[in-house]
Amino acid sequence: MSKLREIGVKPASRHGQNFLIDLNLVRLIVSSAELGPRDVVLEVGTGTGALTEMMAPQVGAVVTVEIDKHLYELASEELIDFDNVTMLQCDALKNKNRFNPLVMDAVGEALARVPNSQLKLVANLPYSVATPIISNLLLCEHTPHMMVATIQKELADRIVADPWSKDYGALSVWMQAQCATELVREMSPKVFWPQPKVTSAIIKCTVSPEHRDAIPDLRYFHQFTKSIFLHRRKFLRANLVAAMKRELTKEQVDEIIGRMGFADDARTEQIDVPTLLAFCEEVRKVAPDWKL
Ligand SMILES: C[S@@+](CC[C@H](N)C(=O)[O-])C[C@H]1O[C@@H](n2cnc3c(N)ncnc32)[C@H](O)[C@@H]1O
Repeated sequence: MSKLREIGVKPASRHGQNFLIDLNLVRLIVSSAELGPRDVVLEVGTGTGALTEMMAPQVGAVVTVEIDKHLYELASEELIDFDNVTMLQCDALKNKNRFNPLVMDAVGEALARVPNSQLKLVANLPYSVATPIISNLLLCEHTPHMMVATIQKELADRIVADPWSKDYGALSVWMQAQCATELVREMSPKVFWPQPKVTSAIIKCTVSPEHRDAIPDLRYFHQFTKSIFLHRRKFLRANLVAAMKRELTKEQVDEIIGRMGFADDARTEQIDVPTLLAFCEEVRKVAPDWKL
């Protein structure tokens, strides 16, 4: 980080520029990702290239994206000797629901180049975009095999949360329906420069192709989870009525709730992931064309 100070780069908090300065934790991110020559790594937030530099010798290819022009230029010098690293200077997201197509194109090219390739997201993510990066990657044309990322602890808690807990919600269900989720390590603000205001964590999500294949319509399930958890304090029935107000009559909602065997006072936060998947399918059978 002394190099940053030397050249007068002042970390921009709007871009979540909190650099991981504890090398043991950078190593822990890398070892948790179980990297090998088949891997194509997508890194969002190159920063100074410290994590990129550690990963590049172990993998088939790295696609690393940095929004900040100065950091991109600095990292370009650091990474010049790695011919398997593709650097992009752009916003990784087109909007909060979509990756930047330039990023997906570069990932597609890298996947095509590396024999028997598989995609992994490995990153110290900018916190303002951590949720859309992690959740949207599961909707992209290139499905990740694994995601290992540093994110805010509060978000990690939501990803691994169990039913009945205060953190259980749409994100928990969306992630756990497709991945084995694990909170690898909690991280104090002290391991970053400059220190963020919140505690962080390394999260590891290993995608299960069997679980994904068991979800017939991923986009439908994604919007279903978001709408059904919109009002946490409301009963499940009221949430479904509100989400489907243009699609289902109250009688149809009651029929589905009855078929699922839910009690009248059931709340969404009590329902486990397999039951929510089955519930979504019951709804989809009756309202296959529902769009938010
Ligand atoms: C938490 S820092 C991580 C930097 C480095 N990988 C490390 O471990 O020290 C996040 C980086 O993401 C960059 N960034 C922020 N928003 C971005 C976006 N939407 N797309 C691409 N990069 C972004 C920031 O400029 C910053 O360099």
